[in-house]
Amino acid sequence: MKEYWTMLASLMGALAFLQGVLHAVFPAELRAALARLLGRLTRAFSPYCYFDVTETDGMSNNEIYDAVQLYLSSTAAPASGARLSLTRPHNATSFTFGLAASDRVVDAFRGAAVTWEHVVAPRQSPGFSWRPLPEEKRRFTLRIRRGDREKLLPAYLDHILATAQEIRRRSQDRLLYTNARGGAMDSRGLPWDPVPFKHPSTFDTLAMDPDRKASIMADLRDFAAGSSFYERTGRAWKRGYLLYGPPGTGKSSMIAAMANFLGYDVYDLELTEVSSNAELRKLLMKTTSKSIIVIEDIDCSVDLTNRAALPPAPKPRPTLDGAIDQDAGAASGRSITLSGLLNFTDGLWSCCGSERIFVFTTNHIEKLDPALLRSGRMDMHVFMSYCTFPALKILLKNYLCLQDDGAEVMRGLEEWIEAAEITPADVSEVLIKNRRNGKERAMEELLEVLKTRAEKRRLDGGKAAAAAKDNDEEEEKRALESPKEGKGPAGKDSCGDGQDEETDAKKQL
Ligand SMILES: Nc1ncnc2c1ncn2[C@@H]1O[C@H](COP(=O)(O)OP(=O)(O)OP(=O)(O)O)[C@@H](O)[C@H]1O
Ligand SMILES: [Mg+2]
Repeated sequence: MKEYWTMLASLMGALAFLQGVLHAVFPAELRAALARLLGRLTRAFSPYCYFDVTETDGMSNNEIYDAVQLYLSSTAAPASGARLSLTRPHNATSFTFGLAASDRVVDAFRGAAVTWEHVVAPRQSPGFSWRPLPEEKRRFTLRIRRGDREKLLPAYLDHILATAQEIRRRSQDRLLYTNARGGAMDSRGLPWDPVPFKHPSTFDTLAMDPDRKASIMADLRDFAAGSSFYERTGRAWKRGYLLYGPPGTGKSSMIAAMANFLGYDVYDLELTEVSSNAELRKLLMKTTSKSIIVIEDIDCSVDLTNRAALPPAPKPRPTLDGAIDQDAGAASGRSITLSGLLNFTDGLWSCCGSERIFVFTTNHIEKLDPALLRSGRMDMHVFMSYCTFPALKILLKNYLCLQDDGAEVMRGLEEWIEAAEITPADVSEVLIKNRRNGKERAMEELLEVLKTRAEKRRLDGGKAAAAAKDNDEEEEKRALESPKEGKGPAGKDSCGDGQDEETDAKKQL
């Protein structure tokens, strides 16, 4: 060991001496040329190849440099002892880490290891420039094995650019778009108005059965990571959710939680502001990928007439720019139709972007046309129910920071919660009202509310049952008097596309 250190010390001494001699004997230009030659020789016999990604590309910033910086800050593992710089871009919500000067990180792609080095050198002679140049020249140098070159390039660079774009998107604020301007466009020709979307609802705060919640989260996760799955199976990369249930059960909160979970923007489509199917299509075309397109209260937004019941559509007429206006009927005073809406979610136009989730909400699923519900349009039907005991526990944890305390009252709440048929919104209201009175008081108050509601329901149920019995007897009597006036099977007309049956592919939650 001692010999090793002695040898290393003599070698360093020799190098310092050689450097001194070089410095004394050769002029600076010659030294630089020698260094370049030495560098070229080393590279010629090296098993690696090197790629420089400079910060500026002539006059403009090099987009790849920024992307590499962002990518390395989040994915690659810094070599031990590497120094990271910490930044937060303007308007961003998260911090990013960057490689400091002359440090290295190791990354892997398709089983091959690569090394990145951040090289910062002082700019020698700035020369003339129209814009101020930074005093330092920065670049990333990528080192990969020669044998891996075919495998890595350009796929690795594509991967870096895509990842950087994703990081950028995630670090920006979410946006909520509305089409409240009717069909009018803004100065950039966009029909959507964006506002920052800062809804605090998350899957953690959402009160619902934990198993159903986990299953929705898994479905969303699979969807977001499903690029290759959708490509392989030839399906458009989109998914439909129908959230249904009584008011105040968390349908809108669920949409916000989905957007926060996936980091998607939300397009809140106000159907009553849309005057024709063509306009609906235009709105769809102006949505971006990675977004959730929401139509709330779909049953009462517009009168979605059944396709079979509509008069025959007028012949499509070519417009001046050669496009075909297939909605001449809609333009002539009639607003959007069910078929227009179905095309919006399912037709060819719905695929002119990717990675989009359609969410419809309704308080009355029974009022919807079966065509709207079939698989491929609304893949997941999620019933947002009255507050269950597991959901109640989430609310108590959120509002009262309650864990397992108050066992006695808890048992009471568990006993009465189902019978009370109370919405999470109403439970939240009771808890908010009592939040300054202490946990025990709030829970006792809630128990009282549950008991009162359950009792009222019992009494109302008794009255309703008696009324229904009278009604049935009346009907029976009428049917006996006129036996030919029989009714067909219950339910609405189907739209006649033969696909109204819910298939196994659709999940019912
Ligand atoms: N499942 C839930 N978990 C947590 N909070 C909820 C839940 N449901 C309702 N709330 C609370 O009640 C408020 C109203 O809920 P939300 O607007 O999500 O209900 P909704 O089902 O969309 O009602 P509507 O059918 O009237 O649109 C929310 O702001 C939230 O505070
Ligand atoms: Mg709502």
